[in-house]
Amino acid sequence: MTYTIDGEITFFERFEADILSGAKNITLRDQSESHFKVGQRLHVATFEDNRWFCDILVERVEKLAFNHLNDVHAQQENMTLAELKKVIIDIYGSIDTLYLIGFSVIKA
Ligand SMILES: CC(=O)Nc1ccn([C@@H]2O[C@H](CO)[C@@H](O)[C@H]2O)c(=O)n1
Repeated sequence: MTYTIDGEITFFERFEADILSGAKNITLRDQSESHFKVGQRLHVATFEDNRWFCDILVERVEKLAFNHLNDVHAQQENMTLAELKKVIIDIYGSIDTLYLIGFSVIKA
């Protein structure tokens, strides 16, 4: 089965296993990565060395206030809510507006 790749996204390597197992099926990004659209198929590589590890299908794109993060989001990240908030602050600093990108792995 062939398909068109519509773009690219990177993840920190430490999330690779959770993405490949399906334990992590959302990511939360800032405005600079708010352009993804439902139905796009993306090439996924590690941030550290730009190594391809899967293709994903974008299933959800939603604007989400940091203050509205909840346990459902954390579960979809395979973390506790406290862990998730810390990860986001470590990456982005203080941030009000996030973009939730929900996905499924279509090739690995
Ligand atoms: C590599 C890069 O450019 N940027 C990011 C930004 C975010 N994330 C992950 O999204 C969730 C919430 O932010 C958490 O699981 C993060 O670790 C990531 O893996 N890589």
